[in-house]
Amino acid sequence: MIEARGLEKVFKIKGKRGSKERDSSDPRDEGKIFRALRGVSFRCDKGMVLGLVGPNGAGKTTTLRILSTALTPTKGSIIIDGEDYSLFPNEIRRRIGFLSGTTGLYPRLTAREMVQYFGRLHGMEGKALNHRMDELFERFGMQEFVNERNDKLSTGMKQKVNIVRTLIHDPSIFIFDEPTTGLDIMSVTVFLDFLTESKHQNKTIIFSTHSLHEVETLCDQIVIINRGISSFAGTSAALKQEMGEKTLERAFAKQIEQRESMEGAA
Ligand SMILES: Nc1ncnc2c1ncn2[C@@H]1O[C@H](COP(=O)(O)OP(=O)(O)OP(=O)(O)O)[C@@H](O)[C@H]1O
Repeated sequence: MIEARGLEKVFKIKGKRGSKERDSSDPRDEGKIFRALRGVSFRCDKGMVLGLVGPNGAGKTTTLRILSTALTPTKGSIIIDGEDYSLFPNEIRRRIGFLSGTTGLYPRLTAREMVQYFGRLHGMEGKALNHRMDELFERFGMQEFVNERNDKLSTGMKQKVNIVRTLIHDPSIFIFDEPTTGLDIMSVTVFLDFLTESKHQNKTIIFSTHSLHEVETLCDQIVIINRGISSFAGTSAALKQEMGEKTLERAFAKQIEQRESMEGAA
């Protein structure tokens, strides 16, 4: 079980030389800080798939980076299996598989060497590591290119290497930032089937996506993040019912609009 309680994240805005300089007309900018998260709470139990959805820049990646321990929240906490994860971060890192949208692959390593490297970082060796790699390479249809250098791979191939790198140590908690980006239709199906199977193996799965199809077919829970706030947590059926809409697309759009007009009025 993983629970986010009242997460807030404030970024310091860098000056001209920084890459993240912002437009000062942005209503969320407060002087030299930017409040990327202003209250994000949700809970994902074992054997559950939770989908994080929301507009661009809403705070999904920031939330996932906090869950994965890559970022420290300014306020709030993460509870894993009843304990605050800041008390045992190394143990938590072993339990988590984090797929970041920005992780690069070492260009001169082959896909196989790259995955092997991460397996070793997790203390895996010899036959057990080779067996696990071969199992995952076969599962994701990667045999034809595992001995190619990473800089020769297509976007989708690189994404598969990243996915496998994340899963090599058989984590119990999956935290995936837009995992299907760049994957072809067949590979998306393979990946979603893999997540369904993992869910039945009692894994805890949280992923961000812009695909409401993925949400509807796979997720037990949706969390909508908008302007740094979790504005809905529940099933897709509950969201449709609450919004009085038949399709998830319309229910999602209506929820976002309603929240934005409430914020505008406040
Ligand atoms: N290191 C940082 N410094 C300053 N601002 C940041 C930093 N990282 C993220 N932000 C800002 O925080 C906000 C939330 O970003 P985040 O990447 O979490 O959004 P997102 O919901 O994942 O968006 P998308 O769907 O486009 O990937 C954005 O306005 C972004 O510019």
